[in-house]
Amino acid sequence: MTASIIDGKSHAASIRQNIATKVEQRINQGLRAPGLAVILVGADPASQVYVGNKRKACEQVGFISKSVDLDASTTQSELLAHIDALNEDPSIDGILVQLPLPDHIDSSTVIERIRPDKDVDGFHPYNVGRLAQRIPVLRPCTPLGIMHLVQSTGLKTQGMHAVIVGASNIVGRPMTLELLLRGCTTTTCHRFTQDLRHHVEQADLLVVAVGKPNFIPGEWIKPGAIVIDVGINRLDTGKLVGDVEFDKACERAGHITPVPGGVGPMTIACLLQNTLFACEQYHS
Ligand SMILES: Nc1nc(=O)c2c([nH]1)NC[C@@H]1CN(c3ccc(C(=O)N[C@@H](CCC(=O)O)C(=O)O)cc3)C=[N+]21
Repeated sequence: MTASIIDGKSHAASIRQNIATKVEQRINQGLRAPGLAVILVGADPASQVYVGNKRKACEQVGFISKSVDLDASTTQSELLAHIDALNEDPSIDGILVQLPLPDHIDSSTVIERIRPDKDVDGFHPYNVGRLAQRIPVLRPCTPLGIMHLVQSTGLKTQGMHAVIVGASNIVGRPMTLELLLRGCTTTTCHRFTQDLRHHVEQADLLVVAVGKPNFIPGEWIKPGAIVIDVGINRLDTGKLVGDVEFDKACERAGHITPVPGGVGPMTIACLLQNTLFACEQYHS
């Protein structure tokens, strides 16, 4: 068997096209364009690339994109003051603070300062709590993008055994909640999990978000499984690879996401989707 490749890039493009159309309709009705503020503290090269992509995507769909670039030495209270100003700014529907933040800044304090109705990352405890109670509003972008990709396979998720490898606040945990919401039986693996292979071998749907190249050998994949690879690892050769041994996994999986061109572009598309949602539902 050879897996069918889930084309995240083209799914993301069609979501963005949809959003662009809706923005155009708003403008024709005399309404304002949605506004997204992206805050970057420091000059980490990977973060600069991601933030650049987010800002570009915003402009492509007709959003107003506001960039706040702060020096790595910015204090926590200075950052909080920027958030307070954006919270009050009626032209801004979404506020994203690029993570990770420098060590002298406490990210929970920062995330909790963003008004929940502008938290387009879906990281605020209010939004996490809504998702945990099955009444989601703004949902974390990467898991939301993955749910779109899973849906695109046409397979019924109800009753599937989903195994999530990684339990971070931004991917693994909210991913577990999304899959639970869709009727999967979920297993979340993390650094203390014993016999990871045993769990992975049970997965009808496998999501890996660890950040280690080739962390999951292809031979662990259950035949026919849906494999979602969230990892983005740049090798010394410059090549970008995921967390799953892709070529071998393709021989067993039913559906698999590539890296690049899989989950990454969907994360950005869902950020735009959340910003439009905040604009229409909360600020219109
Ligand atoms: N507050 C916050 N929200 C985030 O959503 C957030 C964050 N912080 N910090 C970092 C991670 C990472 N992230 C990515 C988004 C898009 C691609 C993406 O478009 N990837 C392309 C390739 C990009 C490349 O060439 O490096 C792809 O997979 O095809 C990757 C990674 C969002 N994050």
